[in-house]
Amino acid sequence: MLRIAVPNKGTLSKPASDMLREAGYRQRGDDRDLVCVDADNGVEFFYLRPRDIAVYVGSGDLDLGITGQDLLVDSGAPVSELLPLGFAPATFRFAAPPETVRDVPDLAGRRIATAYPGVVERFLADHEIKADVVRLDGAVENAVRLGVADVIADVVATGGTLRQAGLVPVGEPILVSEAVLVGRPEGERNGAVNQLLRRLQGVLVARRYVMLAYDVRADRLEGAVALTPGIESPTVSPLHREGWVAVQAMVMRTEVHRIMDELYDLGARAILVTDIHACRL
Ligand SMILES: Nc1ncnc2c1ncn2[C@@H]1O[C@H](COP(=O)(O)OP(=O)(O)OP(=O)(O)O)[C@@H](O)[C@H]1O
Ligand SMILES: O=P(O)(O)OC[C@H]1O[C@H](OP(=O)(O)OP(=O)(O)O)[C@H](O)[C@@H]1O
Ligand SMILES: [Mg+2]
Repeated sequence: MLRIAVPNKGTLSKPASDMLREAGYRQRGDDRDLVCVDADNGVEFFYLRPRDIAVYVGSGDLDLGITGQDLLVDSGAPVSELLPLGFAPATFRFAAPPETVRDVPDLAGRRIATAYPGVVERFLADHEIKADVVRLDGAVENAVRLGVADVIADVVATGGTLRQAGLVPVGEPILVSEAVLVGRPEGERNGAVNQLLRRLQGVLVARRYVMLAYDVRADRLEGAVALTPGIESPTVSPLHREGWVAVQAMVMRTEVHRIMDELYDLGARAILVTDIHACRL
């Protein structure tokens, strides 16, 4: 059986389980369950702290896992990213009170509070900066106010927590992160692993694309197809009405309204959009 680690709590937990459910896997019914067996698909899910997931996968005790790229870097575990999953986007950055630490070289000699010492120490080593890393568990934005540190390094999503703590970012983001599927670098890509990858890729495509259908005069077809080239090629079928065709193509969800307006201007009619629930490309 394939053994997969899924975040048990926190930001990654619900979107990870939702995505697996959308991909057709059974997920736990109770937030306190720590294991869920999906016998039909030959998969066993283990619910673990996202921070620990790369460690279990790196040691070979579990085959695959879902975690954050920043947590992965922090762990230093020997695992590979197999697929970015498109949720839990965040940056990881330094922040300090305004006008105190202006840029990265100013970090030298400072006390930096963080729950991600691995990420911070690697950054400091790469930039040949000597500073003291103060390892905290969370709520690190408070560390400056309380006098424990001069600077923090933490996850920034909306930036709301930084603003409320009266801190401003220092320098560019240290890294950009999202949820990822991880596995061992030398891990076997057997049937079950490839099936999971195809299913998750199917969910990503189903979320990013919609199906667009419309009717257009045959003499306008080339212009319409240029707007909706699809992924492979659009489907074109004859209509009963002489001189008209029906077209079907996948388009990016974020582009669909612009494309519909342009198709309408081109003379297309009966332009319909439908969601894709699942797919294998
Ligand atoms: N607003 C956010 N807050 C925290 N983590 C976030 C946020 N947005 C995305 N993430 C990502 O989620 C992962 C952190 O998840 P984790 O469960 O460890 O922390 P958490 O959601 O803050 O939970 P906890 O309550 O344990 O602090 C990281 O990969 C991080 O980049
Ligand atoms: O940019 P924002 O949208 O404000 O989100 C980022 C904040 O959210 C997380 O904190 P969390 O609520 O998980 O508390 P914690 O520090 O105790 O982990 C993270 O550690 C930041 O503090
Ligand atoms: Mg947190």
